[in-house]
Amino acid sequence: MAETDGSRASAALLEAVGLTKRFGALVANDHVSLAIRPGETHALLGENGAGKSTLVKMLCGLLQPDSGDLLHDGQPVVFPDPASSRAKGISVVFQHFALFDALTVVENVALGLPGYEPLPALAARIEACVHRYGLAVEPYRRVGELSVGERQRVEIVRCLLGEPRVLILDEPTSVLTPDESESLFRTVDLLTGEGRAVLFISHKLDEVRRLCHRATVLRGGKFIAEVDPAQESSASLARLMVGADVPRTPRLVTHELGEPRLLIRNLSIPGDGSRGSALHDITLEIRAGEIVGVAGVAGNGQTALFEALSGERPCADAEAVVIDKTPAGALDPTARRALGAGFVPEERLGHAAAPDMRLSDNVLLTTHGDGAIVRQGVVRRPVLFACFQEIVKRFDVRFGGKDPKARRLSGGNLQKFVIGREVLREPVLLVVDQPTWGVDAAAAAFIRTTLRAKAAEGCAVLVISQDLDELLEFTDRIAVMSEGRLTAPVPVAETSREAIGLAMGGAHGHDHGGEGTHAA
Ligand SMILES: Nc1ncnc2c1ncn2[C@@H]1O[C@H](COP(=O)(O)OP(=O)(O)OP(=O)(O)O)[C@@H](O)[C@H]1O
Repeated sequence: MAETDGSRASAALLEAVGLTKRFGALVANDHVSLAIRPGETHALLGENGAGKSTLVKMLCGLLQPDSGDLLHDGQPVVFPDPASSRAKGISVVFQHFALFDALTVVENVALGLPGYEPLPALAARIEACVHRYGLAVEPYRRVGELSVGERQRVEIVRCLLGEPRVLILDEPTSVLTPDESESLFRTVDLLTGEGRAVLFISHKLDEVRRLCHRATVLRGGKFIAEVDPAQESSASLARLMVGADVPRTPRLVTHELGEPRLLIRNLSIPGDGSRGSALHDITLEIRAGEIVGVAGVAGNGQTALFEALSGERPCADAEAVVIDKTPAGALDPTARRALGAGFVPEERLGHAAAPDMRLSDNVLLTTHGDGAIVRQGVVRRPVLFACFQEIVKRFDVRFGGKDPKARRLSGGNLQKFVIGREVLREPVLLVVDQPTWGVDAAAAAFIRTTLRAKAAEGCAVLVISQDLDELLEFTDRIAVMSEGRLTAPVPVAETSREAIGLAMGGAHGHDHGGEGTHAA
């Protein structure tokens, strides 16, 4: 973990000096400098849209700077493509993994390596790497069967086989359980102990303070400061990022609960034969005014649950999902929306938003059933545009230009847009998968506060999240999903991080307390 060590003042392995990158009129990086030294874990911090991904893309050859220099071991260098940066020992693990589900781990790793290497020899190298860095990866497992944490480890192994000198991790812990995060931190410490450097992008300031030796803070595309995070508080780091104090999610306010808005009764869905567990006998009630969290390691049926609720996977039993007193199990997403339900899927680009459609047209994706926006089959563009502007204003969605394509937005800003689009429809039921994935601290607090306000107005909210701290912070009851089963929800005040963590690991509700469990 982080320690103060004078030797870290050594020459940089990789240095950005005054990098500038423009997208049209928007200056995404404005004379940004960053020095990554051997043996250090270096955090890259900044609120959504601050320019972190743009900088990383220039460091790894995916984007070319308009001006400024890159230095490698003190020497000027140009990375015209990712292969040239990899050749200099710079490797990136992105948030979205590039793995083929149908192939095994070793086959996936082979695809990413230059030249041919017999699979048994490669598997032996993977085993050695896994052993050396404590990574728990089995070379002959099919990737489709792996959890997100395991997939991430496959990506890390793939990078490490190239003996990188700088490993860039883009929000690595946002999809990990607490135990998996701890294990990743141990791996990071081993890597830096060998003199390699890790560039660590995260919105979780507590872990940055524990893990990182140095942090570079960006704001609005500009370099703001390089600090020792151990000497800072989470509040002071957030202040550097935002330029003002960051509000916290208000404490839970108890209020009267109303009618059940969502009833799930003995919902079972057969597996589809590939990734994603089936659902086994899920039962849950959420009443107007409450927020129920579903915790669990990704890949335990959360996607199937989301799809069963949204109508993307309708079931034969109409009574298995009841929305606001109407049996909805057999209805499609549009019909469920017409009952007052809103859905925010995990994957913002490609599922929640169409990447190549303008943001205003993306509003239509979930509002086309709204008579004010589409009347007699005709889109009323002024009303649609006003709705789009309202989302942007209320949810502080920042971007360059007037109405860009969704793919032009930074991850966190697109997330704010997608949440805003659903919340402004005034739903009676909101089902949200990973509400704050990739969202900075201030925006995350805003999203949680908004969801709490919705609940206070009488909406029922179901939040699926791997972020336990988030669920403990703002939900009323928490259930745990494991192998397609859901434990009975327990009031937040009556459970603990440890009990939930245990249930997430597969100890279905044994230590979870509450009114019994539906788990086996
Ligand atoms: N290809 C592009 N075309 C136009 N604008 C872009 C493009 N890529 C990024 N931007 C803009 O550049 C700015 C910086 O985006 P970037 O993705 O670097 O931010 P970030 O700090 O990584 O944010 P987040 O934490 O949300 O991922 C944003 O305003 C974004 O909309």
